[in-house]
Amino acid sequence: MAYAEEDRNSYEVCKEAADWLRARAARRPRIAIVCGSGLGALADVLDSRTAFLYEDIPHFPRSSVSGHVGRLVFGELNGQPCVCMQGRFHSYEGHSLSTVTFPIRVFFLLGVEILIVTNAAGGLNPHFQVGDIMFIRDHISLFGLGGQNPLRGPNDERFGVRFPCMSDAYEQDLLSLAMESAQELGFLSFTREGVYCLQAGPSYETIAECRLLQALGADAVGMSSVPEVIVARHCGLRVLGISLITNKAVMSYSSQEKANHEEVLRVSVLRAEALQKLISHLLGKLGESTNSL
Ligand SMILES: O=P(O)(O)O[C@H]1O[C@H](CO)[C@@H](O)[C@H]1O
Ligand code: HPA
Repeated sequence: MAYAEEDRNSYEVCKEAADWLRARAARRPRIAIVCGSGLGALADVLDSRTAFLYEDIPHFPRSSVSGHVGRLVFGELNGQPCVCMQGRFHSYEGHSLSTVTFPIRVFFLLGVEILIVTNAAGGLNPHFQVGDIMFIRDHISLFGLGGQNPLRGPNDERFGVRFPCMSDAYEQDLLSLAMESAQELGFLSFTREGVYCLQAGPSYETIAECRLLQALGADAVGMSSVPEVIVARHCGLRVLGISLITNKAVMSYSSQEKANHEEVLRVSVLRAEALQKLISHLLGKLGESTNSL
């Protein structure tokens, strides 16, 4: 099927990809997990795995960033049927926002109910440490405020309404369950909650920009996740967002610190196991609470 790039996430194109996957995946996933930079190993611990390279799935984009493998992995985590994106798409790679968010609509058409987005992010909150896990309470989209929203263009009611609400983007019940999981695992000393700010990248922030974002109320900054969350909420998915603080944003001209992707990947990999345990524990809880949530 030929289509203009901005039409990649049309209902028909998404359905072709979803139908292709449904014909090949053993079970319908209830939960989709987007693995952030360096966090893709989560997909390798799923039970009863079936993996598909993005390049083999109809209409799927390719990922080009180091730390993002480029596979969709179906399987079970703690008894819950899941699908993991081992590698996400970013607008700085040159993708349109409809391409960046295409997999989310495919997940919706596959019957996914819950989206867990993970990412690596720079810490703006002075109380945050490298290695902290931050549950996303809310976001600031510098894209959205500047006129770039993944829902821009004609609205297809089969996905959702023209003007979706975002004040409840990150579900309180999921956040509470995630916090409970962190407590039960003894992770509270490095678990936080906060506001994630999206900037376009690929350059990291200047010192003045970090100061500005902090003054705006952001606790962490990154280059992803928000478009995925907006599209997920548009089609009614419940969302949990998790940032791993891989570096502290540089706030002072006397600092010798320099943000770099190697450091981001190094810290992600160090915390990947804790994050896997946390998500697995949470999924167990979601299984127990299927009827109440
Ligand atoms: O958000 P994820 O994909 O985890 O990756 C983060 O890490 C990369 C920069 O080091 C950027 O892509 C930023 O968004
Ligand atoms: N800024 C933006 N994106 C990031 C950072 C950062 O400091 N760290 C990881 N992803």
